Amino acid sequence: MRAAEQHEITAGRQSGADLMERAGRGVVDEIFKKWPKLALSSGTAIVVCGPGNNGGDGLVIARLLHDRGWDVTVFFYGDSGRLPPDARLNYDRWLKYGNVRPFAELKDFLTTIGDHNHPDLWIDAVFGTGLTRPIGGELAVGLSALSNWSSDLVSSHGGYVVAVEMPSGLNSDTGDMMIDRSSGDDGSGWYCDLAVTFHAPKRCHFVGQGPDLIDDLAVVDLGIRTNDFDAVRLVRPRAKTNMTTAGHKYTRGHVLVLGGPRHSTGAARLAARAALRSGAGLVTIAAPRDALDIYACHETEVMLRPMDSAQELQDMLQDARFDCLCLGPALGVETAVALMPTVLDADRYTVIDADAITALSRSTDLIGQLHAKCVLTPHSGEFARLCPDLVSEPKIDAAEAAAQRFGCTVLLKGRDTVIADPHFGTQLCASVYEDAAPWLGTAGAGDVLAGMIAGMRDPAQAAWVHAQAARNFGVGLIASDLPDTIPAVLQSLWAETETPPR
Ligand SMILES: NC(=O)C1=CN([C@@H]2O[C@H](COP(=O)(O)OP(=O)(O)OC[C@H]3O[C@@H](n4cnc5c(N)ncnc54)[C@H](O)[C@@H]3O)[C@@H](O)[C@H]2O)[C@@H](O)CC1
Ligand SMILES: [K+]
Repeated sequence: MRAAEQHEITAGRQSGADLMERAGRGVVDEIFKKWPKLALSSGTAIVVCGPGNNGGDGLVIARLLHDRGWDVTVFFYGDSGRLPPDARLNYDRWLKYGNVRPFAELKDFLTTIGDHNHPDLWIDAVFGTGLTRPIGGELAVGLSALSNWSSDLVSSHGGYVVAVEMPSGLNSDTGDMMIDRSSGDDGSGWYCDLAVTFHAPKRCHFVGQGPDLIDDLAVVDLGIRTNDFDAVRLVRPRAKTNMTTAGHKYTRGHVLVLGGPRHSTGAARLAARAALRSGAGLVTIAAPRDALDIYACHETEVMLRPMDSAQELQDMLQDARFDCLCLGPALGVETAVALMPTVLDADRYTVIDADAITALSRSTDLIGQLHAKCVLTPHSGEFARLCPDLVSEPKIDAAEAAAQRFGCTVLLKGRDTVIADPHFGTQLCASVYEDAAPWLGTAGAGDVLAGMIAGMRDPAQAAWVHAQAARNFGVGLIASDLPDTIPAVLQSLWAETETPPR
């Protein structure tokens, strides 16, 4: 972001002061957009400003609210003599309107606010993207007091907490709160009703503690004409199809799902149905002979093949029309260990999920066989077994490092699913804010996703459609609802972009 701002300033299109003015104005506009009743009369606001440009934004907000007749109290943490130039400019401008109270007075000030003069808004403009070290000392104590008090404000009086960029203390890259625990704060972070960020969302808005601390997110366009500096690339849904009017079922791909034993057939069946619903022309489940009757009872469109050994699988794969393999869901780890050398040797598009990931984590030989057409789809527990040295890394970095290490796509699941492709970069599919779908955390949802990736051959799009299908269904969803919810999502994408299959 700083680079984006510098780019804009260097190109002479906007000064730093212009950008700060737009940022502050954008926050005020977003506040009144979200809570129109606040625009109807003049309220009271506390603006807490820090020692950098985030504080400068706060001072712009204070002035603009004051211009609208609001009663504004500004607290300031830091040394005004060391403010960066644009923040200093706005500090001096604010002094023509009101005074600035030292941050050290904040805690006592909070105790003096009675039930009848509580503020309608408090603005957190202490730290933004420039936080470089954990917050400690009087700052942590003061911010904790403010946080406790503002939660009371929200619950008892209906006021609102607005964070400029992000709640202060949140590391903009990792989404972790940077609080020095020796200050006595538990590090759980400071909540806001609305975070207003600039130009583009930052990673912290989607990963780590960010979505737990931010109730709603707004992005203000600062008129910066570049996307090169976006901190995070969100998956953009698009109407993608492997269907052409000249094609037939084989041109749409034949997915071979490796199915589990008699007592655990459901996971492979979910994956198989999802692959068909997401665009595969044909889907076959290869499974132990003694389990085929169970598969047969449940499946109509999915074909079945007996497969009790790696040799049988190898024979089957002589047929080049099996252009995609999907394995792992309830396969059994030992079976996965036995089959994976053949699977990887086949050099097909291969979705490796669940037990197959656990099998990988037990064998460096198998890891050495991974190739560029593999897609690994671990959840956090499987990832920890696969890459124990990366678990302490921020999620996006960890997925990227694993993708580089294995030379293939790694889709690290969660509310914030990261899709790291060593060649095409990293995308994030975050089910947060208005895109939240917490009911997607249900048994078998991952099996469906594995099948969708096999059907679509595009892990990022599959992740988005998977989440959207869950959103469309709503609460009460179970995994077997998902495959049949996929068509409506795909159809709406085609309708939106007006690109039917050709
Ligand atoms: N870069 C841009 O394009 C724009 C940035 N703007 C604002 O500028 C912000 C970034 O400004 P800055 O880079 O000045 O960063 P911040 O304002 O986030 O904070 C930097 C200051 O905090 C101090 N600091 C860092 N960690 C600390 C700690 N643990 N305890 C005490 N002090 C600490 C630093 O020494 C520095 O003085 C953005 O978040 C945004 O609010 C906006 O004005 C709009 C344009
Ligand atoms: K902030």
